[in-house]
Amino acid sequence: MPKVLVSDPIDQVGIDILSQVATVDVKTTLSPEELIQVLPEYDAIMIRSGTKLTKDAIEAGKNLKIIGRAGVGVDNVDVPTATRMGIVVVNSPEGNTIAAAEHTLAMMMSLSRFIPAANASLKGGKWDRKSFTGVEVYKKTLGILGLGKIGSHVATVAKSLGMRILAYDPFLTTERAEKLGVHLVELEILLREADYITLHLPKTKDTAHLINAERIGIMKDGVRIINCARGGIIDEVAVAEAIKSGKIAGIALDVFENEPLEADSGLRELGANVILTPHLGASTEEAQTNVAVDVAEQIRDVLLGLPARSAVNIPGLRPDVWQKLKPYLQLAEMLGNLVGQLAGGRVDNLDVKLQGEIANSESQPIVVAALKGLLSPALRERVNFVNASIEAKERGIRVTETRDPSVEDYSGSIHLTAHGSQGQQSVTGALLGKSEIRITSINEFPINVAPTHYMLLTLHRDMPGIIGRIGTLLGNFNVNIASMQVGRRMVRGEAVMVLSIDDPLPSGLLDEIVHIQGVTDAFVVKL
Ligand SMILES: NC(=O)c1ccc[n+]([C@@H]2O[C@H](COP(=O)([O-])OP(=O)(O)OC[C@H]3O[C@@H](n4cnc5c(N)ncnc54)[C@H](O)[C@@H]3O)[C@@H](O)[C@H]2O)c1
Ligand SMILES: O=C(O)[C@H](O)COP(=O)(O)O
Repeated sequence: MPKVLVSDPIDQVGIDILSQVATVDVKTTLSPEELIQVLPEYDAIMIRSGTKLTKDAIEAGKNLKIIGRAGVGVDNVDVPTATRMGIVVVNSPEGNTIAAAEHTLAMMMSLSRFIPAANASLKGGKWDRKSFTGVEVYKKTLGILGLGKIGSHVATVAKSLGMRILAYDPFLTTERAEKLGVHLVELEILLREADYITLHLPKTKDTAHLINAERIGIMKDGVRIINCARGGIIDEVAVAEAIKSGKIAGIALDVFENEPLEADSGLRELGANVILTPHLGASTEEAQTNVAVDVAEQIRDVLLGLPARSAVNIPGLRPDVWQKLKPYLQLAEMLGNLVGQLAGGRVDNLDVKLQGEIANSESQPIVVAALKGLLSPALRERVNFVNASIEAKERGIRVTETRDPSVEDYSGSIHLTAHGSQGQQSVTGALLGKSEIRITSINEFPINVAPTHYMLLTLHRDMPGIIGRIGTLLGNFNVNIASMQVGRRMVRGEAVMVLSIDDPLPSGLLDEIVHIQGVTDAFVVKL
């Protein structure tokens, strides 16, 4: 049974799903050093935001096949390292959207009416009504930075509270914003006009300290800010200063630059207009069930050899695409493997041509499959759908893609040409029926061969006796021929012969075949 480590608190329903296919260890108090120590034992790890999967940790996880993030943000995972190592990273893009949006709205209301401070005051024995006069959100302007899933839900609810909504999101179309009844504006306009500003974007190098002293300077006096997205998008020192000066009337933070927030953080000292929650945005029963099921199912599927539905590092390989393209992916992988073995040495360029019905399909997964096949003789099981493109790029292999829907020999076919240190080789393959794979040309010589484990290919002169001599030689070495096909463009011209053989070729025999008169080249291929 594979082994899965669950290193953050995850809903039991997720553990139950994982237990269907794996031995599950729940260890939620591991130090970073302990994590590195135990990771080599595991095939998968399931985390929330508490576990930091650094480069060192992921590199220690030599057997990891999948990292499951039961939530949205994968900024606690070194995704490039996982990708390089061929580890799938999955998340739950929508499981906690509503929870995070509702926490944001609760923060906005709490900021407006001082609910946490009023509650603490009352429980502390006082009856103080004077200190907690709030403001209304009705008819105020809410500025949303990042109008994605959470930002959009916040916008919808805030509109029903009678708020005017501005949004800044450079990756969003005006049509989408209009549909939500939101004005899409430039950042500066939003900062200038908003009474409330809420953040719903990922933390990237472009968004780090997006809210800094300079931008706070542009904001309205008395602005209120909410961050339920990621720590570090706000410069905590700058906002603390602005709270003290009265420029900002209130701030509500669920996420922090360093988590857990340091015990001596200056933020903890600030007054009633500063609300802090310990990264609770996704902490609802519903959201935790959603993300646990979503991610545990994906871990289970990947451990069973099936695709993940929301992998963040396998673009284009959604399950629906995978199902549709599966036979073509197998074909592309086999052809990549074949052309790589024929090319022999280094490959600099791989031309991928999609023909017939496949010409109108999503090409990226097919290219990735071809690269996986091309690299598999060298990298074996180290190369997979996750890292094939990166491995190819690192080796300087350039890919060119072309499409030709007019080729109709078969319903759909894939033509690969490898250009490399030892010249150029090309192969074509197609599907017979819905899923039977055929090699339909080698170096433009037409054939129709079902690929087998061991194959011997010769390029030779089409002349009497040559096939017999090769057959006799194989017989002398006790190599059994399962099938044989010759492809030629003209009688007695150049030809290709493909022999499926039951046994590996004994060493030295290939040399003897190449020396048969009329044979120009010969290759042994293992698929
Ligand atoms: N506090 C929590 O517990 C909690 C829970 C869930 C999600 N989150 C965080 O909330 C954030 C939003 O999540 P989501 O599910 O809505 O993501 P999403 O991908 O649906 O939306 C993010 C939006 O940000 C926009 N964006 C990206 N870069 C931007 C930039 N430089 N300027 C402006 N907009 C930019 C994108 O175009 C996108 O529309 C993420 O950081 C996520 O990790 C936090
Ligand atoms: O990105 C997310 O999904 C949230 O930050 C939730 O984090 P959590 O799973 O640690 O609650």
